[in-house]
Amino acid sequence: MMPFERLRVIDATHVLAGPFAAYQMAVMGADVIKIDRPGDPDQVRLQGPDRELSAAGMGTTYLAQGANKRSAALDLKTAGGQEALKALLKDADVFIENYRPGALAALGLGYQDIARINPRIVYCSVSAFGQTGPRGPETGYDFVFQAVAGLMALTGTEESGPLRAGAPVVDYATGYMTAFAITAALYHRERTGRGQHIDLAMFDATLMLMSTHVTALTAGGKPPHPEGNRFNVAGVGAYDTADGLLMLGAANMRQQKRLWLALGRPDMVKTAHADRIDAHAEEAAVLREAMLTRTASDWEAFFRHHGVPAGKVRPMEEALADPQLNHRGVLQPLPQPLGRAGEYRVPVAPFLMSESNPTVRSPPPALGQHTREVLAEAGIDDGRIAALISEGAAVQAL
Ligand SMILES: CC(C)(COP(=O)(O)OP(=O)(O)OC[C@H]1O[C@@H](n2cnc3c(N)ncnc32)[C@H](O)[C@@H]1OP(=O)(O)O)[C@@H](O)C(=O)NCCC(=O)NCCSC(=O)C(=O)O
Repeated sequence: MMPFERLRVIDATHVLAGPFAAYQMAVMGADVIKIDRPGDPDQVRLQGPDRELSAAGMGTTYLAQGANKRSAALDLKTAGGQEALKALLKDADVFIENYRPGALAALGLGYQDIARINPRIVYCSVSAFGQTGPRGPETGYDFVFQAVAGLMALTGTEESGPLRAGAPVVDYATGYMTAFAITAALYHRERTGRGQHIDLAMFDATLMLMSTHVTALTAGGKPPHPEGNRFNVAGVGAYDTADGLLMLGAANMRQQKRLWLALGRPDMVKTAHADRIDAHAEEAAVLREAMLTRTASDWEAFFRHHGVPAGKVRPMEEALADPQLNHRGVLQPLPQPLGRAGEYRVPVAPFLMSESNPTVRSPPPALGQHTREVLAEAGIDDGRIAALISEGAAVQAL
């Protein structure tokens, strides 16, 4: 049995963070129904390098987080769409939304409205800065939070100036935090019988990702600055080798001792961390010269043998070919969309579970693929479903 089996999640989220939270619940067995907006698809359905997929609403960005879900297309601006959503929420366990604070309440679909018809529901609102407060009304994306929370100011070098992380780390981390908050609320409901409202802010999520830098400032008085690939000790950092960059990770005192002994330089071993900081320039000069004498792969093998963490700086193609990924099955196959031959692979979850391993079971649905099916399951009779479709409140894909 999967952990979230028979748990019904109504996922009225769009873009990345909210849908990724619902995806994580779906790979753990939840029955997730994505509420799509007829005529104005979730922007990620249109995103990615493959134009044919994007034009069909199956863009590669959507393919990363759409598996195991069903899609019901409802126009929530209509009375019929609101009626249909309420019918779905009446018996649901979880509702997730990430629209501008107040947008759903204005349609009679806020927490108070829904708690009246289903007091056991866990209603989770993901927003930019929170539901209330001076910045509550604002909207935002990953890159905006990387900017305003100070994450960009940590990334890059003094020369490059602030840089955005190459992947939308705030979105995906927010997705995980959201799934955790929902899981905690479900556990609370198990014990009390009561649902609740979760108010999760992406600005706050970004600060969670920088916790060590926050305490470096608030407890240590050290304002962060862009660090690039350079750390405060030379045994940690990126070095050129004979054929590319190597990230060396002799972070603790035991590892720095192994590093210098392996390189035949017992004279460089330090006994106090502070001495390593003071000797940064001298140690870095020795390492720069030494690292040029072998290839990055040779160094990986060498340091593995000597118990020092190190890894070649690789492009994604090389990372995905790593046999370790196959061994663990973190990327699972799904059929190519639009009837294309073959399969693509999608990241599922970073953990294996001995009783209930996360899995993808069904491919990402087309917009409105399951509208009739899920409305019927919610107890709406065929005649009413037909009326909702004919008035445009609901759309069933062909
Ligand atoms: C993502 C957004 C910036 C998108 O902003 P906007 O395009 O301006 O949309 P808004 O949320 O402001 O408003 C959405 C409007 O759509 C309406 N709405 C929503 N769903 C429906 C359906 N199904 N039918 C009809 N209408 C609908 C809703 O009532 C609002 O109406 P009106 O009230 O009439 O306007 C924002 O939603 C936001 O800040 N969300 C919270 C933070 C977040 O999740 N950010 C994205 C993470 S992903 C990311 O960062 C990344 O990819 O990078």
